[in-house]
Amino acid sequence: MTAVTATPARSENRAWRGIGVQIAPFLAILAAAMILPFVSNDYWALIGTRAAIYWVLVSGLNLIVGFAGHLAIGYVALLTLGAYTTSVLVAGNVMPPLDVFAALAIAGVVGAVFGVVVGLPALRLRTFYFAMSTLGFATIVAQIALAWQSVTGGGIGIVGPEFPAPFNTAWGYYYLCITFAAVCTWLTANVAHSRFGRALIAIRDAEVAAEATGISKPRMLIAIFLFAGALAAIAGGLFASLQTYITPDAFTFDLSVLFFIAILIGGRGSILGPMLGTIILTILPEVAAPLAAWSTFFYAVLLLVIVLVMPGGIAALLDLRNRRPLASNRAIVPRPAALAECFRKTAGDKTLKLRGVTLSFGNVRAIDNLDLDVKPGEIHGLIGPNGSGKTTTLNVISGYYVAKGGTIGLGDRMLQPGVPTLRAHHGIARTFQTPRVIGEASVLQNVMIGGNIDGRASFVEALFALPRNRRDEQMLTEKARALLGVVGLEALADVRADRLQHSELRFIEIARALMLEPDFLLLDEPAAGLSGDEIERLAALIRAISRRGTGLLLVEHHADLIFDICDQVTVLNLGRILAAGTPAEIRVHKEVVSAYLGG
Ligand SMILES: Nc1ncnc2c1ncn2[C@@H]1O[C@H](COP(=O)(O)OP(=O)(O)OP(=O)(O)O)[C@@H](O)[C@H]1O
Repeated sequence: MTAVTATPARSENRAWRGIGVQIAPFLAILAAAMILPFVSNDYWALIGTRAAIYWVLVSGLNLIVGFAGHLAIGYVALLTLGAYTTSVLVAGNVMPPLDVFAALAIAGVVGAVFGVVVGLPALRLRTFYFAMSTLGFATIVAQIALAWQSVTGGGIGIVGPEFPAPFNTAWGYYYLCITFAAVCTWLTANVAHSRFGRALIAIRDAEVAAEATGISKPRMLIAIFLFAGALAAIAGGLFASLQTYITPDAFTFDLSVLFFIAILIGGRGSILGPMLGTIILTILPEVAAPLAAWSTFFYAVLLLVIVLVMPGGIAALLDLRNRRPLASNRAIVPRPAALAECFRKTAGDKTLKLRGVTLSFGNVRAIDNLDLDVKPGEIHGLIGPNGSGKTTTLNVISGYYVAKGGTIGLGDRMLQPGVPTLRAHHGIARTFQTPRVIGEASVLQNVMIGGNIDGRASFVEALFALPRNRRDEQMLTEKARALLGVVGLEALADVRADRLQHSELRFIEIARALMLEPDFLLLDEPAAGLSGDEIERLAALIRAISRRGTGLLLVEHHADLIFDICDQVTVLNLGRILAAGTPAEIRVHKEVVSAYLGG
């Protein structure tokens, strides 16, 4: 790598420093938890145990709510399910009594299955309706626990499972639950810092861009529903033991709200924040006794305060790094020469072919019988007046819209219409007319998302931070940093993307698309909002990308840029081709001049 890329030793040092800063608060909380027994009484063992158990559930739920952005509000259902499954199996109400740890493991499996059942509606339902469906499930579980008397004891309840020595004392059990909580923290942090965690926040904040990079929402969500369901049910088993006796009344709606609000006050996309949120919400009603009776009111007020005063939650308060002011006179200075060193794959030799592509929206013919070829290494300009069908053409190529007629192919191979997540696998990347970046993620993370499909580790390997996952992370980090150097943004790598200027977001999108080492790159008005100097630098960058063999389809209103760098230009008007040819031909084309370029 050239100067734009950090040397391996430097980037390793930086990585270790970053890990140290991230781990320190968790170690401090763990140390405080370990010494609690030496400085307090059994009453605090109970509160500490409860906080640890709640966190076991919230840590998994956090991936659904805080990372993927799905409002799973009725998660008390899975706590109930886990509590009853463990208690019933240990009591031997349906089969010979089981060892409590075996029962807990079975509860985890049952929770994982039902986690997916509860979560499946999220694949189709929008946020509000999904929240309602999880609440519905909570009601169903509570009703079954009440009605199935022979197994659950109905309204009378059932004895919670008892753990063997040394976990049968208040502090023994406390340490057991702290261990569960610590392991859950480690597992969820591993997911959060892997390509899976980044994919989740990409789905949450920039779903269309996530699909364009090949991220499959159903697969991601099913993985976290399984995981979060298992953790919630295990938390249920631990909770039942802490309660010593459970009835359906023990699983109130307030508990669901507590879990949910702990994540909201903690902050989206954070682990430390929701953990502190869980601890605060567990402890506060205990230390301020009157609050216990007012818990619903208290939660509602807290929710209002968060929404109005600190929408980023505790995590945003603790994010000191992003409080530092950024230099206001920043210049984007790409280094296209370094591009060749970032690319490992050789460019494909197939032509992207559109034949007779037609698409209407109601009575509007957005594109009409469009033929277009983009050859490898070619810069193909697509221009035309507003509403002439340029963006629609990009959307059809990238699979967001299904053409009513015609075909799109790579060489002789037809591309399946309407499946945007497959385009990245075919080597087609894109940027958007309005940049689609994840504001709450760092610039580096935004770029890394572009290489998601190159990761080799499975979800389980990411969960346990196994070597293949570590290799993925190293590869993606190094490549993203190198590409940030290419587009001239390496100094902003660790800054939150929502702090950047519009022009910088355009270059982030290009770096993200380049992570794929695409055969074809679709650029939707990349020069919009850029200064004259920036447009010149963009032109040099686009030329460098094409020299590597990537074919570019460039939608742009800056005629000078188009005529300066394109090999071929197609002009659309009302969805039809008005003219096609070299820039020199198009510049003097009479109809183009009168319909678009003007006198
Ligand atoms: N999702 C949609 N639903 C309904 N109509 C649409 C949709 N997308 C595009 N259109 C219509 O299709 C036509 C082509 O739109 P398109 O966005 O492709 O134009 P464009 O050439 O990219 O314009 P601009 O230069 O303003 O971005 C317009 O009449 C537009 O209103």
